[in-house]
Amino acid sequence: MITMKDIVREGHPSLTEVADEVDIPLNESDKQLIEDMLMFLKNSQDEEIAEKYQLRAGVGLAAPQLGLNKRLVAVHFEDPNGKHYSYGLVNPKIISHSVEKSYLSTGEGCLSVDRPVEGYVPRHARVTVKAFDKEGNPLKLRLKGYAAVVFQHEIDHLNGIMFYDHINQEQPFAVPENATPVE
Ligand SMILES: OCN(O)CCCc1ccccc1
Ligand code: NI
Repeated sequence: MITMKDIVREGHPSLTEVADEVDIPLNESDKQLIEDMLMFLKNSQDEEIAEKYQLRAGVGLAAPQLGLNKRLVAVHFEDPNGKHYSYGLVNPKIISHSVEKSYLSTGEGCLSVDRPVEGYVPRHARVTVKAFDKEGNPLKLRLKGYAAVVFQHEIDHLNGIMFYDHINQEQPFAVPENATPVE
């Protein structure tokens, strides 16, 4: 099972590199990897298992966070409106996005960052994501609100971008232009 020791931290090259697309259909090991990533997220959100294995709760995980430069992402969370998202995404791509921006009012964090980094992270308010699932079936997801934030955070990891790269260094809490807060 994946635990915190498998998650690389700031300074590891895979967090600032562009990851490679994976071949579809997935080979058995990439299929197992995406299943293990999803299981990590579920475990990290289970009070007993997280306590037992000292897991930090995560709503998403990207393969580069395991030191693997593959375009694989897992997300597992319920948004504030109670909508459930649980996906293993292969080669996810943002194919369109709103002009309008948004930002998580609490700021963001990252399992690969062992320190709080304050400030608003400007994101596209709405994104359309195309990807494949682990069986090679095409997916097209239209996302807004919290889900849009999470998916952008994860896809950024595939492009070597960390959430704090988006924060306004001069004024971290300056409200981004034309942006609405996501609670
Ligand atoms: O890359 C996953 N990650 O480091 C876990 C935290 C994910 C996350 C946290 C806040 C807002 C969006 C996404
Ligand atoms: Ni992250």
